[in-house]
Formats: sequence, structure tokens, C-alpha cells
Amino acid sequence: MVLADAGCEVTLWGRRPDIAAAINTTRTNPQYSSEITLPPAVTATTDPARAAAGAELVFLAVPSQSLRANLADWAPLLRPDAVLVSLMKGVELGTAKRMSEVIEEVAKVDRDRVAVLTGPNLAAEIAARQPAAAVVACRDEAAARRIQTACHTAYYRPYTNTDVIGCELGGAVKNVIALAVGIAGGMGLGDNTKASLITRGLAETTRLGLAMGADPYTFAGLAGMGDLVATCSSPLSRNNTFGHNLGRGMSLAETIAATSQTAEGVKSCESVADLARRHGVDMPITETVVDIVHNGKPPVVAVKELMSRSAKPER
Ligand SMILES: NC(=O)C1=CN([C@@H]2O[C@H](COP(=O)(O)OP(=O)(O)OC[C@H]3O[C@@H](n4cnc5c(N)ncnc54)[C@H](O)[C@@H]3O)[C@@H](O)[C@H]2O)C=CC1
Ligand SMILES: O=C(CO)COP(=O)(O)O
Repeated sequence: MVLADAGCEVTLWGRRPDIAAAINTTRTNPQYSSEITLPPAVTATTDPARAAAGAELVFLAVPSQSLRANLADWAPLLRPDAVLVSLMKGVELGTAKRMSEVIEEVAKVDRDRVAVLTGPNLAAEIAARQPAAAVVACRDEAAARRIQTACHTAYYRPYTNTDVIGCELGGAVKNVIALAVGIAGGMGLGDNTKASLITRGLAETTRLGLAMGADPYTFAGLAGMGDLVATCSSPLSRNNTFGHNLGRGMSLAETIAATSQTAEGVKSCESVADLARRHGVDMPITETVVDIVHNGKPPVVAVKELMSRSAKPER
């Protein structure tokens, strides 16, 4: 919708023939965001070759853990000069690779042709065409500007940035912090606790970013602070809601059953913790989320442990 509103011809690929057909005939997706009427410039197909044919810009938005397998099928179909844009906010399990790294590796493209679009962009609010800003990150500034033009509308304001690592980490780690904030909210804890988690969450994200070569200023921008604030304060966030359900006592299985869309932080908390270990960075909130979500640690015990860590200077 954003790309079409900005003047692009868009072909949307999806797995399910019934949904693709519904988009083409009714202009709506009956499963997700059925309240939006898609612009006429959007058509849908289940045929990846049709979606890729001639596409100058390819926006990738499948769950992060499925990117490698999906892209392996699509890569031979892409135009050799296509720019690939990741909309995904996760880190691959096992390899601890960022999505742009998976794209470079699987599609065998130079990193100047891989970009990331991120920022405080809760889908339902974008779909309602509410004003929002975003960041397009690419090592090649000219490519970032092309993408910026391709998605700039009256309600969507993208900025460019060359710090791909920082922008990607901001997007992936905020989901983990949103799980922590959601858990706190579900436990009945208030705004001081949430603000402390958000701020110390940003501190550990920045520490990881510095160790990985990111620009620390990125974390004060839309990809860092911006997305963290949106996600941690919104009931529209799947990660925040997932955490809230765990915090109010639902089991992991019940919480998964109650979640129909991707909450990237649930898997990426493990890969972010893995990245932190590989870079020798302390990420106590991330480790705590892993313990609660995957190791069955009761949230009350986790809070006590976080609060009894040794006293430290702020930075
Ligand atoms: N929804 C949001 O507000 C935002 C989401 N994102 C990111 O976009 C990415 C995708 O998220 P959403 O679209 O919201 O998730 P979603 O769960 O709503 O949708 C993902 C889509 O991929 C499809 N899908 C699921 N498994 C698949 C597989 N194995 N192969 C191919 N397709 C598959 C689903 O059917 C669905 O159409 C995530 O990384 C998320 O962090 C980024 C910004 C905002
Ligand atoms: O990334 C998002 C907003 O920028 C969406 O967050 P959730 O995946 O938690 O819904």
C-alpha cells in the first residue's frame, strides 16, 4: 500500500492462492488488515517468477527464520541488478546472522544492493495511513535514496542512513526488550519499571552495536529509540502482547496458541543472546527474556535476579 501510494507498481507474492485471488478480486486481504482497500497498483500472485519479473526493488517480509529457505527459491528469479530490501526484524537462529547478511549470502549479491527498512512502523497504524517516519539503511547511499523515493508518501516519511548494522540491530533487539516490557506489564508492574527496561534495554542494544561496528547515534534515532518506544508502549505490538500474556501467568504453549502472527523476539532473543556471547557483550535483559521464555524461569524470580545484580555506574 505504501509503495503503491508512492507511485510504484507492486506485485505482492504470497503462499496461499485463495488470499492472492481475494486481493486481486476484492482489493482486500481477508486474513490480515481486512479493513484496508489496496490501491489498484497492487496485484498479488503465488508465482514467485511473476512477482520477481522485472522488479527493480524487492521487499522481503517473511518471518526471519524462514528467509533463508524462501530466498533460496527466489534468488535465481531476481533481476541481476535488483536491490533487495529487508523489512524483517530478527536474527537467524544458529548462525546469529542479521537478515541483510542472510540476503547477501543466499542471493549472492553485493552488500551495496542490500538495504533495510525499519523504524516505528506498527502495521495497523501504517495501514490507517497515520503519519510515521522510518529509516532506509544501505551502505550505498544512492540505493538508499532510491528506496526512500519509492516509499515516500504524504503519511510515510523515510530517512536514509548508511549504518545497516545499527539499524538492523535496533529493529531486532527492540522486539526482545518489548517482550521484557510486556512481561512486566502482565505482572502488574508500572511505568517506572517499563521505562527502566526500555532505557537499560537501549543501553545493552547500544553496547552490542558498538561491539559489532554500528554507529552509536543510530540507537538514538528511529531504528533505535523510535522503534523501541513504539513497540514497548503499544498493545498493537505482537512482542509486547506476547510478553504481557506470559507475565500474567499464561504458559508458553498457551501464549503461542494465542498468537496468530509472528512475534520475532520469541526466537530472536536466543540469537541476540548468541550474538552477545560471540562479541563478549553483557546483555542481562536479553538473557533474562531467554530464561523466562525458553528456560521456564518464573518472571518474579527473574525480576529479583535482575534487581540484585551488582551495583554499577550508568555507563
Ligand atoms: N507487523 C508489523 O507491525 C511489522 C512487522 N515487521 C517485520 O516484518 C516481518 C514480517 O512480519 P509480519 O508481516 O508482521 O508477520 P506476519 O506473521 O503477520 O506475516 C508474515 C507473512 O509471512 C507468511 N509466512 C509465514 N511463514 C512463512 C514461511 N515459512 N514462508 C513464507 N511465508 C510465510 C504469513 O502467512 C504472512 O503472510 C517480521 O520480521 C516483523 O518483525 C516490521 C515492522 C512492522
Ligand atoms: O516492528 C514493529 C513496529 O515497528 C512491530 O512490532 P511487533 O512485531 O511487536 O508487532
